[in-house]
Amino acid sequence: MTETSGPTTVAQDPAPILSNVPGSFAEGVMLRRHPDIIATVRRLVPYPRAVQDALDHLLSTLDGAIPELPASAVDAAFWRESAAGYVGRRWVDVPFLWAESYFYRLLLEATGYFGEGPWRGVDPFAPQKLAELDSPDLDRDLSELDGLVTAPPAEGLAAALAASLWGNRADLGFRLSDPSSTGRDRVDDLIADDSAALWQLVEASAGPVHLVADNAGRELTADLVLIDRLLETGRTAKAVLHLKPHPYYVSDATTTDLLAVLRRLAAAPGAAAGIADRLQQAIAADRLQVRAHGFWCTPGTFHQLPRDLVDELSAAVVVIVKGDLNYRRLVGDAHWNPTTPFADATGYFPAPVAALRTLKSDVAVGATPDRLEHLNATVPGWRTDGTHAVVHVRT
Ligand SMILES: O=P(O)(O)OC[C@H]1O[C@](O)(CO)[C@@H](O)[C@@H]1O
Repeated sequence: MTETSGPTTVAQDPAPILSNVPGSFAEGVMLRRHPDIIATVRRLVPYPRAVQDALDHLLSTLDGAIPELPASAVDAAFWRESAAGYVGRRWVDVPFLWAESYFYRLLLEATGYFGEGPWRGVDPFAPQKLAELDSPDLDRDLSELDGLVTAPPAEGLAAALAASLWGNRADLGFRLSDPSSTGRDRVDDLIADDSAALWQLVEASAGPVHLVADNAGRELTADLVLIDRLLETGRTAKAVLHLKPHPYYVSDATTTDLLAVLRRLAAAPGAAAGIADRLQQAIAADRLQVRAHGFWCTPGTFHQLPRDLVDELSAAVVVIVKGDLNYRRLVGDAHWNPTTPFADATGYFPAPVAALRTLKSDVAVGATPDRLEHLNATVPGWRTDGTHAVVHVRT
């Protein structure tokens, strides 16, 4: 974020989004979506009494004060520092981005994900992720792959990019609180489309393309198809896929989820199996490298990228950043004027960056004044209802 020198031209950082505005989207997430998520986890995973009690305890804090992560937690030191000044305050009074991230960390703690017992490493969201992999919607997506791989390269790439973009609206946390969203897939309303700049970047150099993944299931499937197309058409010689090192927001993709998608593709008829085969060979040959850096599961914005990630991302031809949460972390989860140019909000990022996002939370940049006026007048929920999307590129 920016600060310019001079007596009269100090650009203020926009204020962070909190959840304490009555009726706001963020308030709804904190007060309704999070309890729903706890209830769904309890319903779908047969946790023992002690875990159910711990989940109930977490639930009981949500309309009150933020609790501490137990000192015995593996990452207690990190969170003690991160939560300084927040523990004991109302969830809704601290930055929304931080509060959501901490909620998911406490949820994993309650389920024993990092503990020594039998629930260690058990993804509380696995039933929902697996159900999505079994869905007829995904069968339909996969049946469209035959046409995609035989299309002329530029067309196949454009179709894969669109699938990766709109695949982002399929995320499970979103569907949980907005079931009608299931019937609204691919409502193609792009607020900004800089995809030509993305293709120019990848055509100018065979250097690595990085993709910072968001959700498992259908979205990750589409992301992998995009990666396959980039490799197969020679647009890039190497791709790097960044996953989460452990479960995070409801459907965030981990390495386990990657393997599940590869299995699903391999077992499907038609072109899907060929894609799985090529991707597996690419992983074996290091042409597709998988990373799972701990930073991706922290509440910081990308302004706080650690040195090793900065060094690696700096060499990218482009970093494709997927989804709403990553977008919030990229530009800063703040009350931006929506007409702020994307390049201004991301100038600090260490490489050219492309954001593929369907809008599922309030933060917005990169809209033209005309478009903004029209959206505000015609689609009151455009920032949060998942019907609109952006392809933003900063070269
Ligand atoms: O899966 P995505 O696209 O990152 O969306 C996650 C979004 O879901 C929410 O957790 C709730 O809608 C948002 O606050 C968050 O940004």
